[in-house]
Amino acid sequence: MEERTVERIGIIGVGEIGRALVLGLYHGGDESPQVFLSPRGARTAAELSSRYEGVQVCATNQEVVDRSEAVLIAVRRQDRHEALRGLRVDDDKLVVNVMAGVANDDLRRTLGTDAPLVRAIPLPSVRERRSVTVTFPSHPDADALFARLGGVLPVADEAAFNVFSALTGTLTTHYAYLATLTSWATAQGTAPEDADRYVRGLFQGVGRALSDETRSLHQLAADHETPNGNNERIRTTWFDSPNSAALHKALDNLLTDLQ
Ligand SMILES: NC(=O)C1=CN([C@@H]2O[C@H](COP(=O)(O)OP(=O)(O)OC[C@H]3O[C@@H](n4cnc5c(N)ncnc54)[C@H](OP(=O)(O)O)[C@@H]3O)[C@@H](O)[C@H]2O)C=CC1
Repeated sequence: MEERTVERIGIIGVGEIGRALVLGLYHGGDESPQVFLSPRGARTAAELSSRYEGVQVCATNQEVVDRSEAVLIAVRRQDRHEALRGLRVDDDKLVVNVMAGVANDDLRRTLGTDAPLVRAIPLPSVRERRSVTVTFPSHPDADALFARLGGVLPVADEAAFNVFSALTGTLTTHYAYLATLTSWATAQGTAPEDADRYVRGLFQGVGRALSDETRSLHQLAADHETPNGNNERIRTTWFDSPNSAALHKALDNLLTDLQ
């Protein structure tokens, strides 16, 4: 199948991720594509349409489908039936399903269409075109769209897709871990703003180190660790085998539910 640049994109569900997708599409002053938004999430939709000339808010979800070549479904999983049931989606449209935990079979039953359906996991950093988006199945137009938003990682089957989906479930734990570090420092008498500033700086450095892809993650850990030093001590006394096994177990359980 030949890749084409999708010029008319619809988004049903204009919340956190819907907004991030629109910002990403216009990042860097791009003037295209045209974007058609569903009416719900009215405040965000109005903000986006006043900010970008190419963004229009539609009167109904059906109008979003009718005016678009590709439709991104970004409502919460529990809202999908209310948002989508009864929509007419012609077979020449491309549907991109960004809902976590909703398989393509499930979505196809709800939409009753033979149009190509692609699952995708865009992250909020698509807004700066910095998210590598996992897709399944690979479709040239969807892959080109996400390549433009920071990168695309098409995977071979839905089982592999679910593994990546489980990984994204660890993000807020990471923030909570950083918040726990600052709470601990505050409990020791450090001013909260000093603890907050310091922890942010510490882990912004980690973020920068991660962009060096010539070093493996194990190598990065080793490079930051002095033998018998403080880092080794916390890693081996806190992130020890039982703790690591508990993380594996939590991911296993999440993966089972995603399947
Ligand atoms: N947030 C993220 O980082 C990511 C989220 N996702 C997935 O994207 C989906 C949306 O998540 P998120 O953006 O965080 O959720 P939000 O709650 O921020 O946004 C969901 C939006 O859907 C709207 N909505 C609800 N019902 C309808 C309807 N019938 N028709 C049209 N729009 C409707 C809501 O409108 P209203 O405000 O009026 O209720 C709201 O604006 C989820 O399925 C999630 O799994 C995927 C990847 C990343």
